[in-house]
Amino acid sequence: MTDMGLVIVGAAGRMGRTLIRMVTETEGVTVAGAIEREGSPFVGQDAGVVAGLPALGITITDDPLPVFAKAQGVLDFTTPAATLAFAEIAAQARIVHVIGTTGLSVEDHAAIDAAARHAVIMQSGNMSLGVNLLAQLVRQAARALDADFDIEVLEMHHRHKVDAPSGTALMLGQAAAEGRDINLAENSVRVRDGITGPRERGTIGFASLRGGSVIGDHSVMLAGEGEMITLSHHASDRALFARGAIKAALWAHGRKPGRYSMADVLGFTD
Ligand SMILES: NC(=O)C1=CN([C@@H]2O[C@H](COP(=O)(O)OP(=O)(O)OC[C@H]3O[C@@H](n4cnc5c(N)ncnc54)[C@H](OP(=O)(O)O)[C@@H]3O)[C@@H](O)[C@H]2O)C=CC1
Ligand SMILES: O=C(O)C1=N[C@H](C(=O)O)C[C@H](O)C1
Repeated sequence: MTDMGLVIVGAAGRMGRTLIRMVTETEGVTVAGAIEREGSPFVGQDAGVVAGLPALGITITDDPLPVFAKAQGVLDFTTPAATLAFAEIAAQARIVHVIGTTGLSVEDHAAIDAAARHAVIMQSGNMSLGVNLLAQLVRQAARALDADFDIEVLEMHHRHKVDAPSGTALMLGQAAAEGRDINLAENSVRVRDGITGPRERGTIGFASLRGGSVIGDHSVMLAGEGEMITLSHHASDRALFARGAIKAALWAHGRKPGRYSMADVLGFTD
């Protein structure tokens, strides 16, 4: 069987470079193209060299159309605006779109839902097996414990991260809200500052730390009277996100149009 050709968009970014390295190491997939934004100094450079590998013979370009037309999938860890543009082009080309970009607004999610009527889209705020398992555990714990247990989600990331709370933190908050059978948007406290008053019962709180080179640490605390349960995940290598994205692309190849999650890819049903 021929390899699935994958285009890496945001090829010179932290995740883009990791994806190029991981795709070249993985059986069944090949780098079919590499895209950067118009005006990027990396346009015209070899994707392998930018990723710290020997030359791959794939030149980074800023024109996705002809590259998508010859590929079977796109791995996208860029920005919300870029992801929405790529969703349209991937749908036109009828190729799988794996979206790892975070910081997506409610409107961005609606646009992705619309694209998924015609395209196969896999979107997740975190592609790692560990975090997706953690989300299952958080859902179960939140279901088992009533609102006497306060739920707080804490995340820490490197100093370059531009969105908060992280996509993973929101995913874990969503899992907790589902366990509690409440609407996350109506019950979350995303920022605390000044005289905030006592904690409102039943809410889900978020706290974001930024610093250094931390790849991604997440904890969900369920704090009751005199006891606390903490469920945590620590990422020590971006390759785990890349492995998840490649697995998702292979899983999605040939499926009917729709929006899928990493839980679908991993076979987690609850
Ligand atoms: N779901 C998951 O498992 C994970 C998600 N992420 C998310 O992935 C995203 C990227 O993270 P990271 O790699 O650290 O960020 P980087 O800033 O290192 O990489 C993003 C890359 O995308 C490029 N880019 C921006 N706009 C365009 C465009 N229109 N066309 C092509 N390329 C473009 C940027 O170029 P330039 O710098 O020149 O603007 C940059 O090279 C973030 O949203 C992050 O939260 C990260 C890790 C795991
Ligand atoms: O920006 C990052 O680096 C990461 N972003 C994702 C998020 O927002 O949760 C996933 C991972 O934690 C790394």
